[in-house]
Amino acid sequence: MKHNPTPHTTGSAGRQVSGLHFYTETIDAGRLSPLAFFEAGENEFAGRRFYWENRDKTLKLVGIGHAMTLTSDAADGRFADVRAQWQRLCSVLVKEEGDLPPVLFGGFSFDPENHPSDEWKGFPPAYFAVPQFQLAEKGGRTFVSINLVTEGETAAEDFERLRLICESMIHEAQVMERTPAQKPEVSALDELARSDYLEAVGEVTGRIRAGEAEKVVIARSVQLAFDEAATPSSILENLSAEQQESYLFGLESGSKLFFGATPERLVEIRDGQALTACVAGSIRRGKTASEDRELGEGLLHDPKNRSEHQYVVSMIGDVFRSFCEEVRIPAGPRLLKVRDIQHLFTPVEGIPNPDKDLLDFVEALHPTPALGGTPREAALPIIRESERMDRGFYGAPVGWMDSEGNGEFAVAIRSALLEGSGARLYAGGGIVADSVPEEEYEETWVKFRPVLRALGGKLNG
Ligand SMILES: C=C(O[C@H]1C=CC=C(C(=O)O)[C@@H]1O)C(=O)O
Ligand SMILES: [Mg+2]
Repeated sequence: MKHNPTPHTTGSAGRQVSGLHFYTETIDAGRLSPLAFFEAGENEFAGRRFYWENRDKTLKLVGIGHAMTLTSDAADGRFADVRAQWQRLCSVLVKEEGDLPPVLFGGFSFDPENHPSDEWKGFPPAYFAVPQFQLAEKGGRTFVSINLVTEGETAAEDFERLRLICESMIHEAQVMERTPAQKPEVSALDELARSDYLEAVGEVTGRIRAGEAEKVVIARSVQLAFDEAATPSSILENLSAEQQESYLFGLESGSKLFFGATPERLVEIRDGQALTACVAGSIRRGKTASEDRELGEGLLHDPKNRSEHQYVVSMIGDVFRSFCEEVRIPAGPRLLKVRDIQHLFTPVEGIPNPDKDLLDFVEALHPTPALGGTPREAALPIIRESERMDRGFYGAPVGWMDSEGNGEFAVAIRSALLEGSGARLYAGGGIVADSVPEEEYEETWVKFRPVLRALGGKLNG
């Protein structure tokens, strides 16, 4: 709905209300490729873009530019910080009939107390933004909104300027000749601290057998070098084509793109429903349909993987039983098969208590035992001592929420941090008493596959 916002100079009581204003305006952009729109933002807005596909591909979101950036460096209060900043913005939102609710997109780091490197510079403990231009593709239709946050009194002129930029990006997205997404030429793959990882898994298994914890997720990273710089829109295009059953996310900051294809929902709040998923316990896909079926059946009946999975169901079930009414949890897991891997999977649903919002669920759930361990307070220190890497945003919540309380966060696994002509890939696995280091190592290779393939890497087997 096109409107010429005139800044509110008098509040309902007729008193002067100056300060922060938040306007949104939705344009019907007809049919538009979200990835083409993302690419159209390359020149002006590289480093300030976001890309999202939900798991069943009923929603794609693109954020171009930052109307406002919301960050927090607080180790403990980061979730409350983001909520307070977002609520303050939404309290001054001007949205008219026909305008879509503006979104806030971004993510959290896995562990603000474990930041041993500057690998993740530009990704603070909480990193969110209101997109200046927001594309949403849902129900087969594409909408583009312009969001404007301003303290000034020039909203009308600002909007005029933004409309022209938006119009040219829509035009470019519709008419540009898009070359088929090229994959980078990989010149090297470096397994960082491979022996340290194997040693750590052995050590942690011993500490679990000694009763220090019941489960601890240990991860590792590998570094890819390319002949030349890779372009974010091409990588996301590859991933979108190759990973049809996973969430897709891409979050830029400065010269970095954090991206991935994850099967793991953390939590969605949609029309008064809270939905999450327990995803833990893994095995590779078979080379034939019958081998695939055998491997899946074996996973469903494997004691080690079932125990790995049950820790996640217990914890998430506890959170949902205390945050929701009418909690629904199936009696046992089923298989979740995505392109490169199959998991034990238990969906959990409930009706949120009125005093619980999306960030309450994110804060309570993160990290689930699928990425941290059980008990959490024992597992996190063991991860800090044992992992030779900086998880940054790997394994943490990434997603979006809108001004009406709806939104969705996924767990940022099957992911990588791309910068120029290099990328760092992250993968881990749940370690329990009867874990075997070599088997966990092989499992991480299966988990590297989605991003390794999208980055042009060689896949073993
Ligand atoms: C820690 C990862 O996967 C988690 C999610 C699904 C299955 C898992 C597993 O079987 O170990 C992990 O808990 C990762 O992909 O890096
Ligand atoms: Mg596992």
